[in-house]
Amino acid sequence: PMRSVAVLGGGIGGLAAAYYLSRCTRVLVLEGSSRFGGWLWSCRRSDGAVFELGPRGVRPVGAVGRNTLNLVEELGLEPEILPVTYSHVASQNRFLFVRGQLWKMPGGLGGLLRTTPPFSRPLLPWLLREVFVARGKAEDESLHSFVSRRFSSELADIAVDSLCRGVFAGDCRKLSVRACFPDLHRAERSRGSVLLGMLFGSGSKRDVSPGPLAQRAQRERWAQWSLRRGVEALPEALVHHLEQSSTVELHTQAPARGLERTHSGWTIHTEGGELSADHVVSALPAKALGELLPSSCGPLVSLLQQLPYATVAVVNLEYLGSVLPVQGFGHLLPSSEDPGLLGVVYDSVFFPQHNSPDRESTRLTVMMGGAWFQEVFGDPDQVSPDLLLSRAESAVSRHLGIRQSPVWSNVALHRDCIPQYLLGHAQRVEQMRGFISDARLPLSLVGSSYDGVSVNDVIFSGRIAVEKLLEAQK
Ligand SMILES: Cc1cc2nc3c(=O)[nH]c(=O)nc-3n(C[C@H](O)[C@H](O)[C@H](O)COP(=O)(O)OP(=O)(O)OC[C@H]3O[C@@H](n4cnc5c(N)ncnc54)[C@H](O)[C@@H]3O)c2cc1C
Ligand SMILES: C=CC1=C(C)c2cc3[nH]c(cc4nc(cc5[nH]c(cc1n2)c(C)c5CCC(=O)O)C(CCC(=O)O)=C4C)c(C)c3C=C
Repeated sequence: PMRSVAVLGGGIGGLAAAYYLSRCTRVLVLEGSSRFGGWLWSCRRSDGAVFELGPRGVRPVGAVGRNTLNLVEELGLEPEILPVTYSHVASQNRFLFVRGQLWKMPGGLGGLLRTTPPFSRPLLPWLLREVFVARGKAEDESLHSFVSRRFSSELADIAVDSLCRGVFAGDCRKLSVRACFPDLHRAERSRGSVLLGMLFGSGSKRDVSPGPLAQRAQRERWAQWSLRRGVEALPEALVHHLEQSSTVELHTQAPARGLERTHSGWTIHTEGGELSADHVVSALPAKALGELLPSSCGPLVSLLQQLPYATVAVVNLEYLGSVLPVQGFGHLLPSSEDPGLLGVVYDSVFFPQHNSPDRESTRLTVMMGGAWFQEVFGDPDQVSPDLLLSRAESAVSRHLGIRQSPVWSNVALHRDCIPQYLLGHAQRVEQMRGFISDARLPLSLVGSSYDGVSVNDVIFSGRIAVEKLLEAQK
C-alpha cells in the first residue's frame, strides 16, 4: 500500500501534482530553490505594477485549458481573473517583423483570399490544396518539413519559424511536429489532412467537463487570461491551499541530491538528511532527474539526458505614455530576420490592469536567445545584463520607432528554461515510461519535459500522473 508520496520540484507541475494527491495520501514536496512556482514568476513593484518574467497568458481552450480553469475556481481565484476575449485588439492583431517592417498576420476570409505581405500569395489556395496532399510516411518529422510538405515553404520559413520561437524559443527545422503540435500530427494520421482534422475533429484524447468558470470563459469567448497579481498568484494559491492540509509537508531550499531504491520505495538524499517515500513524482526538468537516479536506471538516465533545453533572456521595459505605433499581442521575428531576437510582447495592451496606477505607461517584454543563444550571445555565464538591455532597447527603437529611453527595466537570464522537443521526442518519452513500468519503478514523470510545455499541459500532466497512480493502487 502507498502511504507517502514525495513530489520533487515545486514548480507549477509539482504543486499541481501535490494538489491532486493531497486528497488521498500523505505528500512531501521538496523544492530546491528559495521559492515555489518555478518559471511562473511575477515581479510586483511597490506602486502596484506587475511585470511577468515567465508566462504572461494562459489559454482557456481544450481539455487542458478547462482543467486549469476548474483548478482556478476550486482555489477561489475567480475574483482575481483578468480575461482577454477573442474580440480584443490583442487577440485580433498579431504581428511579424520581416524585412525590416511590421506586418499584421492575415485573419478572416478577406485575409485568406488576398495576398497579404510578407507572404507572396493568398493563403487560401495553399489551405485548399492541403486536403489532397498524401500522408507523410515518416514516424516523426520536423515542423518545418511538415508545413513545407503540406502547405508551403514560405509559410514554414516565415509563420511557423516565428511561431516556434514564440512558444518553444526553438528552431522549427529541429522541433518535432508530433511532440510540439500533436493535434496537427493526429489530424494527418486520422483524417489525412490538417484542414479536415480541424473541421471534423481528429480523435483527440481525454475530455474534461467545464465547471462554471470554464463555462463562463466559453460563453464570453476568452482567448487568454491572467490574474490581478500576475500568474504567480496561481502557485501562491496552491501553496496556501496545501499549507492548510494536515497531510502535506512543503519545503523550499530542499534540493533532492540522490535517489536510492529500497524494498518498499525510495530513499531520498537531501542536504538535511535522508527521507523515505513509497512513490516519487518527479516534477523536475528531465536532466535534473537524470542526475538523481541510481546506476540501475541507466537506460532511463540516458533517455532523460537526451532532452536539450534553451536559455532565454527576458527584458521587461516600461516607457512613459502610450508609445506603441500599433496595438496587438506583440510581434515575432523569423530566425532569418535576426536569430538572437525572438520577439516583443506588448504586455500593456492585453493586461493594462498590470500598469502602474500612478502614471500612464507602456510595458513591453523583449525575449532573446532561445535555441540561438550560444551562437549570438556566447556563454550565458559570461553575457552582461547591460548588453542584453541595450540589445532590447535598440530592438524596440528599430522595430517600433520608440526613440525615448525606458523609465524602468529588468533583465533576467533564464538558463535552460524551456525543453526542446526534437525529432523522436514522443518515442523517447514512451521508452522512458516503458522502462519505468518494466522495472516496476514507483516513479511518475510530470512537468514540461514530457507531454507539453504550456502551463495548462504541465498542470494536466500532474493530474494524469496522479490518476494513473491511484488507479494502479486499486
Ligand atoms: C520565458 C517563458 C515564457 C513562457 N510563456 C508561457 C506562456 O505565455 N504561457 C504558457 O502556458 N506557458 C509559458 N511558458 C512555459 C511554462 O511557464 C513552463 O513550461 C512551466 O512553468 C514549467 O513548469 P514545471 O513545473 O514543469 O517546471 P519548472 O517551473 O522548471 O519547475 C521545476 C522546479 O524544480 C526545482 N528543482 C530543480 N532541481 C531540483 C532538485 N534537485 N530538487 C528539488 N527541486 C528542484 C526548480 O527550482 C523548479 O522550481 C513560458 C516559459 C518561459 C520560460
Ligand atoms: C520560452 C518560451 C516562450 C517565449 C520565448 C515566448 C515569447 C513570446 N510569447 C508571445 C506572446 C504570447 N505567447 C503566448 C503563449 C505561450 N508562450 C509560450 C512560451 C514562450 N513565449 C508558451 C508555452 C505559450 C502557451 C501556448 C499554449 O499552447 O497555450 C500567448 C498567449 C496565448 C496566445 O494568444 O497564443 C501570447 C500572447 C510573444 C509576442 C513572444 C515574443 C517573443
